[in-house]
Amino acid sequence: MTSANNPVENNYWVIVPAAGSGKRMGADKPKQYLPLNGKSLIAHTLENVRQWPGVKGVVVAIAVDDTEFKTLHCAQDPRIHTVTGGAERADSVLAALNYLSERQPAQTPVLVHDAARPLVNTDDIQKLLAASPIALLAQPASDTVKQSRECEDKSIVQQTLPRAQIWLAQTPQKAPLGLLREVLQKGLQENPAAITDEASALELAGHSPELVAACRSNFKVTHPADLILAEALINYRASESNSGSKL
Ligand SMILES: Nc1ccn([C@@H]2O[C@H](COP(=O)(O)OP(=O)(O)OP(=O)(O)O)[C@@H](O)[C@H]2O)c(=O)n1
Ligand SMILES: C[C@](O)(CO)[C@H](O)COP(=O)(O)O
Repeated sequence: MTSANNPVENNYWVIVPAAGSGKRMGADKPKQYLPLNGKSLIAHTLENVRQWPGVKGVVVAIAVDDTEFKTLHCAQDPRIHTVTGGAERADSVLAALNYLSERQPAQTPVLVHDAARPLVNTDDIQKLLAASPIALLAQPASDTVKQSRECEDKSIVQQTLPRAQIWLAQTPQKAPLGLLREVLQKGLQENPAAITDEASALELAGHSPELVAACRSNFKVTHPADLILAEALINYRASESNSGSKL
């Protein structure tokens, strides 16, 4: 378990990529600004992040044409900094890492957390902080997993994969600042399509991130139905009788 003396728990920064356009959501504005129970999605996420134990500061990567972020209440928190993000998630994360590396030592632990994951719970953050220096939250697969191949105009099953070793990557993903910046830069030069999260860049460089099992409620708000699920969970947690819930 973590303790007040845990060096990671008391000395880490968070990077929040929030420069996406939310194509799969299909809304008339980027999904991070869609309302969820009276507040925007990103406001829920940042309010959650701000109460993680011992967080030193937060760098949010926002889109070049974003005019909304500065109007948020949480944007007034002096621990919250912004940078301009890039074309892909990895470019946005790298912009934040570049900003941070001019201000913090290379060994500073960094947790990268999607703006689109408002519901990560604090117990899972504690588990991640207590894990190996290179680690991520993830969810063990709970459905039967099929590998497909294309056949004429259809997808057909190639094989059923053994589910015991399948995990779905979530965020936060944790690594030391200097290392993460180096592997992300290198990965983006060598194989940008393969870099869909921080762990993939670390893996390409030969590291083996620890998988920390996390709650299903830490899903990424991606499609319209996810907004309804997120609202339901926010309401559930807000009700007094469920306030200690791990859901
Ligand atoms: N160029 C980008 C693309 C994505 N993100 C952020 O990365 C997180 C995870 O990405 P995803 O859920 O895929 O968001 P979008 O890219 O906005 O969604 P879509 O792929 O449907 O367009 C989100 O918080 C998103 O804002 C980012 O900072 N910069
Ligand atoms: C980082 C991530 O959230 C892990 O699941 C994910 O890879 C980013 O989202 P995308 O949908 O792949 O853009």
